Amino acid sequence: MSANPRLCVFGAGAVGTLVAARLADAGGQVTVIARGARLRQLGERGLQLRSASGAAARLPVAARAAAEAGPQDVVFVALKGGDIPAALPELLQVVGPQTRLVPLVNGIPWWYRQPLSSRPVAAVDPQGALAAAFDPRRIVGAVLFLTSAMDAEGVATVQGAERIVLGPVVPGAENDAGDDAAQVGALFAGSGIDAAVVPDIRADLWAKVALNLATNPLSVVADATLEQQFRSDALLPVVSAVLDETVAVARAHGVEPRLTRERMLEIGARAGPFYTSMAQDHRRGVPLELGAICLSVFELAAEAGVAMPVARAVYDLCRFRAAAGGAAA
Ligand SMILES: NC(=O)C1=CN([C@@H]2O[C@H](COP(=O)(O)OP(=O)(O)OC[C@H]3O[C@@H](n4cnc5c(N)ncnc54)[C@H](OP(=O)(O)O)[C@@H]3O)[C@@H](O)[C@H]2O)C=CC1
Ligand SMILES: CC(C)(CO)C(=O)C(=O)O
Repeated sequence: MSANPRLCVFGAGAVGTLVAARLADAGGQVTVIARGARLRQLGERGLQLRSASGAAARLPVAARAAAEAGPQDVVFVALKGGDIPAALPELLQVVGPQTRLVPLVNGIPWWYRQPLSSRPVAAVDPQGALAAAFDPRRIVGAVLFLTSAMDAEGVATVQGAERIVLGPVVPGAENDAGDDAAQVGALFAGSGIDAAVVPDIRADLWAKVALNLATNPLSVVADATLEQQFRSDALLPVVSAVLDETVAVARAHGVEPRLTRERMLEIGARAGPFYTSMAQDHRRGVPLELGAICLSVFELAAEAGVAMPVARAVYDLCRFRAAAGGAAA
């Protein structure tokens, strides 16, 4: 990677705004890809990021449509999982043969089975187009441990610790330029986001998948914050059961999640009065990320013959709530 790589954050919602602002603040040359009203808003107001403790910082940013940006050195994909297949033609405008691709997406990612199997994860890549489009050796897997919310004015508010775990999708796939995951991790030095690089990203991934499956749909059903979910004696047994079911799926696929169940419960209890991204979407009345967060795990569970009765019941209640319509924020 060059000394001043072209960094691109594709998607300027809660996560994209946070990551782009942190990278730009640390001196990175960042282009943000947005569309429609959000693109206009970024042109007028720049990136606006507020930490729970402080005032909103405003950073000017190069905001473009994908067609205008051209191939980049690193592309961080900060879209909802369900929006990625439709965005593929635009993504291909910014991803060249040398681009490192870093999907910042919850749930089981499209690359999960690669390179051992070319079978796509149907819940997130129904036609297999994403698996076919991107060389897994150029993908840096990422797991996000942070909470961010965006308001209608385009201000993202981040709460608590900001941590990203990075690792190669194809372990040992180093190239001439060295280790992609380590190079991407180094971009975050001094940014305020703590980036860790691990050899086995799937272990971290399953820990986060379990946390999301246990809390995102339930946050919609119960209209509960993270701390309420982990502290309420009515909700905690549901959260714990879904964590256990997900850990069983991970183990059936040969992965021990990096966090123990106790640690996940500890992290959740400290999470504060934050509504999950799915609860935020429900309030905004926009589609929920059920494919990436729920259906992808059910797909892997069915394949391994693991039952997930509690997770499925919460998912059914959640889609009922979603069909009934979200409350206005
Ligand atoms: N928010 C959080 O705290 C956390 C979120 N995550 C995960 O991070 C991922 C991103 O979530 P989040 O940032 O919250 O989601 P948001 O909905 O806030 O942002 C997604 C953004 O993608 C944009 N977008 C969608 N399609 C395109 C396209 N084709 N071209 C340009 N922009 C596009 C949307 O713009 P438009 O309005 O135009 O549709 C929107 O601004 C998800 O997988 C989420 O689960 C992970 C950890 C924490
Ligand atoms: C639940 C949470 C905050 C976990 O970090 C998350 O990933 C989300 O809101 O989607």
